[in-house]
Amino acid sequence: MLEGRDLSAGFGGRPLFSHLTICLPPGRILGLHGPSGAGKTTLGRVLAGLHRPGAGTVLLGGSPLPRTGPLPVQYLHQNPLAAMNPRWRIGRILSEGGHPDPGLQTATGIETGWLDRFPHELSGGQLQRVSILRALAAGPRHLVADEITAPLDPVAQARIWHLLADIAARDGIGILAISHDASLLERVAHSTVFLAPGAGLPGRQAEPAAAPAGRPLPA
Ligand SMILES: Nc1ncnc2c1ncn2[C@@H]1O[C@H](COP(=O)(O)OP(=O)(O)OP(=O)(O)O)[C@@H](O)[C@H]1O
Repeated sequence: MLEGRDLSAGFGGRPLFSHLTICLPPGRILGLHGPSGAGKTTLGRVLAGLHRPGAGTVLLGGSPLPRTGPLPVQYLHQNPLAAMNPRWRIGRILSEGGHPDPGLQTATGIETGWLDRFPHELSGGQLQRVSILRALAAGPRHLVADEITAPLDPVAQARIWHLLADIAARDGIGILAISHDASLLERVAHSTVFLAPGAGLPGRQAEPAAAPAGRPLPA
């Protein structure tokens, strides 16, 4: 279980949210929804250990996130190109955080022919698969998927979310799916929380409210 307890975070001494508690169970997809600027990305980065909260703690299995070694909570960027060295071929990018299991490479649909290409020579959906496999090679317990299918067409979107649903169910990896698209989260997430602007700040909503459980992915 990944838990953010009593979290406050923001920039330049100005919190975006405060006193926020969120739990991400293993093997489940939790949606995080909210308007632009509410702090969804910031919360996702806090949970991944990439942004230090102003207050509160992030616990994985009851212990603080490790300060060294591969990150057990891997953050997937909306734009995978921004998180890849453009001068490296895909094969080198994939082995950055560990050596991907060949079974996982098959499961993520990554073709051997892609390994010699540079990032700009793959489509957005293909790049996102590479990004997912690279994250899985680090052996994470959780993934934070931040708007990862926003730029993709519906078919590519569905493929990625079927893949992530399989990974969650098979490997027990808990996934935080961040999206401004409530209908997408209804389809892909087991449940969704809403992050209101200024959540927990004086005079604002105390913490995100749980929304009804999401519907299953279409076959
Ligand atoms: N490094 C930074 N320095 C200063 N302000 C920042 C920084 N990163 C984000 N912000 C600001 O924090 C606020 C919340 O940003 P964040 O990306 O977390 O929101 P979001 O809910 O994910 O928004 P969106 O849905 O548009 O991606 C925004 O006003 C943004 O400009």
